[in-house]
Amino acid sequence: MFYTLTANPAVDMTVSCPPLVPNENIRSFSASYTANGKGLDVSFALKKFGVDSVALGFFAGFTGKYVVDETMNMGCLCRPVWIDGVTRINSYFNDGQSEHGILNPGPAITPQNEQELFRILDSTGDLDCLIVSGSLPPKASKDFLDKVVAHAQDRGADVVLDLSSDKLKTLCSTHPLLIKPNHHEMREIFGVQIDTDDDARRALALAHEAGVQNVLLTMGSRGSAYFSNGEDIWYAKREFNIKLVSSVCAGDCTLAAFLLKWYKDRDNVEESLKLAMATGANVAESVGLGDFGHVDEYSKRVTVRKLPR
Ligand SMILES: O=P(O)(O)OC[C@@]1(O)O[C@H](CO)[C@@H](O)[C@@H]1O
Repeated sequence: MFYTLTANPAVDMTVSCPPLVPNENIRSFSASYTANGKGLDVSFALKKFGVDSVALGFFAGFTGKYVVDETMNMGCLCRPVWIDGVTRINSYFNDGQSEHGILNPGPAITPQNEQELFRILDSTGDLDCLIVSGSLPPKASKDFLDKVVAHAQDRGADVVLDLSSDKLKTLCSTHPLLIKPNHHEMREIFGVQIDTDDDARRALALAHEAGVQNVLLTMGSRGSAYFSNGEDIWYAKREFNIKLVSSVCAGDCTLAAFLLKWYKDRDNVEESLKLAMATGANVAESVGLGDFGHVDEYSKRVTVRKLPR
């Protein structure tokens, strides 16, 4: 069973509006409020593909209750740790030209909250793979993520990391099964600006040297991605344009779709990348996750090539 951990979930408020004007109020065209957070998005996307997972995380207040209720309404399993405060609301604005995001810090966690999460991890009987995604809440212990990884690995589980923090670099030495940085994160962590295949080769090699088994490197709005298993590197590109509505959950759903195929069949990189790119593209065409209605069609319009060794 896949488990996802979202230490800092959110209600996403996605607003479509005219251009922002300094010192003036503007009226938006529409706003929607969705239960989100990076690991939760992975659970939701897996569910849309018919695969169950268990969503773990820290939740608080009326927004936390909303996120947990929505998670269960979607048919996802959820084992929340309830904490004090209010789960954050993140705001995303699309003014027709640009996307703007304001991400809040979220409610603080305590050492007791962390212990409760570790107890949940230790009591899982069916944990095959833990996907740890997103930022950490305020006051998280410095070694919180090290401990999360250790608890999962003690149970014999694989660990997948999609972390925005620089902690990713130190966690590479725990030999995670897969990491999913985007090109900005890769530059921040390994110091390589990725514009060419050779840049990607250098960055991916550094990740493997640091201890990572596999890397899915997404290139954001360029509509491409690299995957490396330490021996070979594949490059995937979507050969179609999309009408961007909100790119916010696209990366999480790209990861979910990739794992869905690749986790059980590690030789099937090409098809896994096609499904991943198609899913990410389709998600960016709607608010939240959308209905995945074009995923099959888009999969046929993604090209994948293996880079020469
Ligand atoms: O602050 P984090 O945890 O890095 O990111 C949070 C977040 O931006 O990630 C999701 C999209 O990936 C959104 O649903 C959510 O608001």
